[in-house]
Amino acid sequence: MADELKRGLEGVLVAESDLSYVDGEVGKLVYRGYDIEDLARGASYEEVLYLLWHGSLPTAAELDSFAADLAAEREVNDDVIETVRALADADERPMAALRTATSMLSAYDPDGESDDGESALRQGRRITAKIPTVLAAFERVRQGEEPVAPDPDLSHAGNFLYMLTGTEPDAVSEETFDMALTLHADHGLNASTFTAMVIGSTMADVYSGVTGGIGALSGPLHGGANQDVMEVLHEIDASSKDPVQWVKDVRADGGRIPGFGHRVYKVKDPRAKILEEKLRDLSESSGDTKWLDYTTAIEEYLTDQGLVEKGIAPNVDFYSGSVYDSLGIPVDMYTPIFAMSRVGGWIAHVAEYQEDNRLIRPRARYTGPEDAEFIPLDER
Ligand SMILES: CC(=O)SCCNC(=O)CCNC(=O)[C@H](O)C(C)(C)COP(=O)(O)OP(=O)(O)OC[C@H]1O[C@@H](n2cnc3c(N)ncnc32)[C@H](O)[C@@H]1OP(=O)(O)O
Ligand SMILES: O=C([O-])CC(=O)C(=O)O
Repeated sequence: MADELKRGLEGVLVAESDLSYVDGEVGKLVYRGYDIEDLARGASYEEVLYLLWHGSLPTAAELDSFAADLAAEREVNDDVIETVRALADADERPMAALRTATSMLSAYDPDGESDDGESALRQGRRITAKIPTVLAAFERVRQGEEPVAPDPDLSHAGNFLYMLTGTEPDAVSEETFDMALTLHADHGLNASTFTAMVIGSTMADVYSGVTGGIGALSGPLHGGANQDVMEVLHEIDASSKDPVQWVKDVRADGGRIPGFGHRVYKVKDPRAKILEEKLRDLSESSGDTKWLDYTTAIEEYLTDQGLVEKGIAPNVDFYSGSVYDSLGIPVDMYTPIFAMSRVGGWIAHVAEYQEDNRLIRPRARYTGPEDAEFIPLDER
């Protein structure tokens, strides 16, 4: 057995997958062969889900039927809404509330404990449809408002914004949000997808895998960074500090810049490029360029300092928050929105892996003591 230690499993191949490919050297991302830029600009999130779950882009008729089936699953049981209310009253963090509510959803799934591939995909579809309802209800209750029932006639993106605000979104907001969902849907074996796969490899149910994925995504080294970036931008704004000075201070303290660096990308993340462009359009049309100015200043400074050349470049989380801010979404909902999209990738990867399942079980090099003499409790 090879004894080479790969900390963080960096670069270790553990599976074959047709789902997505990340070329970290040139900054390229594809879902099933399609470039992320083409999908972000030309496909809806529902089309991307179909692509990931069924292997090809849908025809118009296939998409209509798929989107209608997904929309028909948006309602959640009243007991889950009551739990969401209790979590909001307890001031729970949104990602933790989502983790709890997602786990609870399984109690009301008509597929129960059946574990064949078809039922797993039906369960996955239900989870994907219901997560936006849970999140919007949580946010509304926190704001002292009643949850808004889903509208099956709206798109996945449009319906979420509608449930969040109680008003149908305009076309630009819906398109922008839909694009963000597409950009976040899948990304190889990132930490949350791998977590879901490890759980799936034990043949545990889809709810367990997705709940685990949410937990992994919440961390600041992964999806949680989008919230951190926005909090930094607000902090800079509130202190009237020059953004470059803020970066200098963090670096002087040996800290990390949220939204920079990536395990795979050694150049700017292609998703960050698309989101930056979107932010530029939105800022120019609203006339408010503050977040764009701050983020651009930080990126330019770190580029001048040679950090970007060293491979610590902007990742997807660097620009997404500013885009969500322009849609009026609260900062601590950014990572839950990431989960609302990435659930599509988690489900696809677990289903793909389980087709030729092998329990995932690496090992650690033991560095503890050997031959320790056991002393009974009453003699210690
Ligand atoms: C959707 C996503 O998950 S994208 C990632 C979101 N996370 C973030 O934005 C958090 C900030 N970034 C990071 O912490 C890291 O870049 C990670 C966790 C994403 C990837 O890290 P790893 O591949 O494990 O790289 P590692 O932590 O070994 O860092 C390598 C070097 O780059 C430096 N570095 C990495 N990221 C940053 C950063 N954001 N700011 C400053 N320095 C950084 C490290 O300090 C380290 O330097 P050293 O070799 O001198 O000690
Ligand atoms: O791939 C990764 O390690 C993190 C990431 O960008 C993602 O999950 O989208």
